[in-house]
Amino acid sequence: MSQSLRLFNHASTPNLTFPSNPNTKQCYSYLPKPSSTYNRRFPLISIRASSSSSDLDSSSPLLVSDNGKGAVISREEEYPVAAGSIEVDSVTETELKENGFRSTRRTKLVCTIGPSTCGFDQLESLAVGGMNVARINMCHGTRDWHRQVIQLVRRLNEDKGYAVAIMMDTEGSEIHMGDLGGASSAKAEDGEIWTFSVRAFDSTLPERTINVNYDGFAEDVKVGDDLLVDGGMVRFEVIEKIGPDVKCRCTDPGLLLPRANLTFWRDGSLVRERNAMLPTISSKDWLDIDFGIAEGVDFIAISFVKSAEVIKHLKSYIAARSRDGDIAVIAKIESIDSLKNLEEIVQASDGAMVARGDLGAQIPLEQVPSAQQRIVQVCRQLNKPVIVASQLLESMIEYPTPTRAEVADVSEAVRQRADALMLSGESAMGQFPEKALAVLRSVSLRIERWWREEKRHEAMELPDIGSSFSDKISEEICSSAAKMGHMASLLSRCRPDCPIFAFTTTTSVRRRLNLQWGLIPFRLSFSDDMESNLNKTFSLLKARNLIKSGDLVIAVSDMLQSIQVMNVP
Ligand SMILES: Nc1ncnc2c1ncn2[C@@H]1O[C@H](COP(=O)(O)OP(=O)(O)O)[C@@H](O)[C@H]1O
Ligand SMILES: C=C(OP(=O)(O)O)C(=O)O
Ligand SMILES: [K+]
Ligand SMILES: [Mg+2]
Repeated sequence: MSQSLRLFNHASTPNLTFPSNPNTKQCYSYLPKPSSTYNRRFPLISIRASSSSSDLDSSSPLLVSDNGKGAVISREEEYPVAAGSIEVDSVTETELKENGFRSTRRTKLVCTIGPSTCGFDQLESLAVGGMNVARINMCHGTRDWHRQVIQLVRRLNEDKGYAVAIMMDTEGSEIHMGDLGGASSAKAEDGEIWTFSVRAFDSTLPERTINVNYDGFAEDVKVGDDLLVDGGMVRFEVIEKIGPDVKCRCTDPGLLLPRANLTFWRDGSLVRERNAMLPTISSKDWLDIDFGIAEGVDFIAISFVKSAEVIKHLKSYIAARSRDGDIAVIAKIESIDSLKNLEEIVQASDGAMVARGDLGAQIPLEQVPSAQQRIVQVCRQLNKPVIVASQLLESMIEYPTPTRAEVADVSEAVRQRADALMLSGESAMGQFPEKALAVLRSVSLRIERWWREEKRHEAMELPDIGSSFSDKISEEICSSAAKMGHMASLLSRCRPDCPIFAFTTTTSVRRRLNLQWGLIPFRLSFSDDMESNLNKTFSLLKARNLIKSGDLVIAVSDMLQSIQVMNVP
C-alpha cells in the first residue's frame, strides 16, 4: 500500500497533524480548521507525481482537479461518465504516453476558424496539432456559417475524443469598413484618391470606394485628419467632405481587407469622442450573444470593452439565459479605456485577451509590448486566464516559415507565461494554418523545456484572492502543496514547473479548463467519498498508462480540505 502522509484532514483531526515519517520534507503551512462544514463547491484534487519519494523536484508533474468555479454544473446534454472510465483529450493522452509528464505543453493554443480551416478534416488537423480552443469571429461570416463550424467541432469532440472549446468573439461597435463587395482584398497605392462613404450601395461598389459602417462618420471626420486602416496598415489623409462621402488620399499604401477597422487621428491623437458613445455591445452583438448562448459556446469574448459594468451586465444576462450559466466571458483589452480600467475589467471577467490588433491602432505601437506585459501580469495576479492575440505569425498567412522576429514575439509571450496564444488570419484565411500552429507549439515547448533545463521557476508575489474563508483555505492548501516541491502553485496561477491534471465531472468544465496554463483536463465521475475517488482516479490513470505504481503524488482536495502525499498504489 502507499506510504501515505496525511498532513491535514479536518474530517478526522481537530487540528494540524504533523507527519511522523522523517523522510518527508517538513514544509507545510498551518491550515486552520474551517468553522463550518467544508465547502463542496470546489472538489479539487491536486496530485503531484514523480518516480520516487526522494525525487520531489520541482519539475515533476502536478495533477490538479477542479469542478469549475461555481456549483457543480449539470447540463441537459450531460451524460455520466461510464463507471470505470476516464475521458482525456486523445492528443494529450498520446503525448503523455510518448513523452511522459514532463514534456506536456503548458501554453494553450487558440485558432481562429475561417475559410481556410472550416472543414471537418481541417478542424481535425488543427486538433491533432494542438488546438485547445476554436475561435469564431462574428465580424465575419453568417450565423449559419458559424453554426456549421460549431457543429463540426462538436462532432470532432464526440467522434474523436477531443475537448476543443469554442470561443465566440463579438464584432463590437467600433468603426470599420464594409466587405469590399465580395473581393478578398484591394490594393491602395500611394497618392490614390479613395472615397469612404456611409451611403448604402445596392449593387456593386464604385471603383476605389469603401463603405463605412458608422452613420456619423462623415460628420465626425475633419479635412486634414489621418484615417488609419487596421491600425496603420494603410493610411489616408482626409482631403474633402461631400455629404456622406469623404475623399481621402492614400499616404501609406497597402492592402485593404474586408471589414478592416478604421480609426481617425487629429493632431497626433486618436479621435475617440464618438467611439465613446457607441455601446460596447451593439444590437447585432446581442443577437450574436443570444446565438452563442443557444449554441452553448464555452467562451464569449467581448470586443472593445471599456468598463467592468458591461462585463457584469453580460454575465448576469448569460446567467439568466444559459441553461447552466457556464459560459465564460473574456474581456478583450484593445482600447485606451480598457487599459485605464484594466484591473476592474479583469476582475469582473473570467479571462482577458491582449487584442494587439486594435490595441495597436489605439495606442502608439511601441507601447503595445509593455501593455501586453502589464495585462498578462494583472491577469495572473487576479487569477484569470489571459490570451495573447494578433499578428503572432502574420507573415505565415502567405509564407510557410515565420520571420525570426515573429518567433521572438511568440517566445516572449510564452516566457511571460500567458495562458494561451492565438492565431487569427494565420489560421482563418492563411495558406499554412497547420504550419502556423506547429510553430506556436514547437516554440512553446522549446521555451518550456528551457525553463526546466535552467530551473527557472519564476516566483511571483501573488496576493490573496479568496474572499470567503473556505476559498482562503483552498489557496493555503494549494500553496503549501506547491512549496513541498519547491515550486509555486495556486494551481495554474502559480505556473508550477509541471503539468496539472484537472479532474472534473462535467464536459463543459473540462472544455473550459482547456484555456488555462498547464491544466490537462480529465472527466470522470466522483462519489462523495474522496478516498475512493482518489483510488479510482489512480487505477483509471494506471490502466491508461498515464501514471504508474510507485509514482509519488501530492493530492490536494478541498472537498476534504486536506493534503496527502502518497505513492501511487
Ligand atoms: N468567418 C470568417 N469568414 C471569412 N473570413 C474570415 C472569417 N473569420 C476570419 N476571417 C478572415 O481572417 C482574417 C483575420 O481574422 P481576425 O483577426 O479574426 O479578424 P479581423 O482581421 O477582422 O480582426 C479576417 O480579416 C478575415 O479576412
Ligand atoms: C483579436 C482582436 O480582435 P479582432 O480580431 O476581433 O479585431 C484584435 O484586435 O487584436
Ligand atoms: K471580433
Ligand atoms: Mg479587435
